Amino acid sequence: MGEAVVDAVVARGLYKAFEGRFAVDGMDLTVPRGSFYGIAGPNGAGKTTALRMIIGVLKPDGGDVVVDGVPVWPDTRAAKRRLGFVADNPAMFERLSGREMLEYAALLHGLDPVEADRRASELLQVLDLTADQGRMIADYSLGMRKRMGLAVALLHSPAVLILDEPFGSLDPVNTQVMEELLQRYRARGGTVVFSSHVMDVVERLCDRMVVMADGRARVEGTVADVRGAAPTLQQAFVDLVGGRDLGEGELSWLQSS
Ligand SMILES: Nc1ncnc2c1ncn2[C@@H]1O[C@H](COP(=O)(O)OP(=O)(O)OP(=O)(O)O)[C@@H](O)[C@H]1O
Repeated sequence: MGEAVVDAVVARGLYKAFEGRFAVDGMDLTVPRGSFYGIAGPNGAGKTTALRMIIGVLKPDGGDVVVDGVPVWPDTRAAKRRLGFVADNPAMFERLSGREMLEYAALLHGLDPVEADRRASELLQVLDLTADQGRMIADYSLGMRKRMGLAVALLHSPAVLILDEPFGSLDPVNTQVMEELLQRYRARGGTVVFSSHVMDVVERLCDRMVVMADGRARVEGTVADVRGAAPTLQQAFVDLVGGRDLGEGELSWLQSS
């Protein structure tokens, strides 16, 4: 009998309320190992809140999360070793240089210093940060911080990589670098889960996806399943979550002179 395949992420009945309102309201999610998985949803749908519970930094009010076969809650340490995370606006030690940030992350993960140094150099090179490795992170642009965040997240070679809006502040060249790096990581057996508003990126990269709205998974499946009969994924998304008309009379003063 073959070994059972463990899903990369399984969330069941996740709940989180802030000030009496559910941000995540009974979310189920299954991310197959080795997949590229997209989480789409309008502003305020609960994507970031769900991701923060999955990575073990925000305690759910209810439900379970298992990452790479390891329960995330209540003891988050073992699961955290298996995952890497890049936040929307990655928080880092501002007064460290990029290189020092990677050295610090390597220490936290208990990596062998020689191996960590080799990995850091490769990551800085691939992410086009070698020339800036000596500058303080406080002086990095948002796009540089995103790339630095990815370097930190990949340093310990996690089984699952989770990214919140990874393409939001990247220029086209760095978007391509990021996509290629993620593809390479996936080709070597890694699993990528990311949230995005950018439907053409989701369409191009993802095997499977979920559309969240009001804290719940509205539709889940392959990108083709979610697109359904709509001409584009963008249109399917708008149809699913409900588009908004601007109204004929609104903003009539704009450029009216
Ligand atoms: N710490 C918090 N305190 C109070 N309310 C919060 C907190 N974090 C999130 N929320 C609320 O929870 C809901 C979901 O927010 P969340 O950031 O998870 O959405 P999102 O799908 O990531 O949105 P976006 O696409 O705009 O980043 C929103 O109504 C938000 O105001």
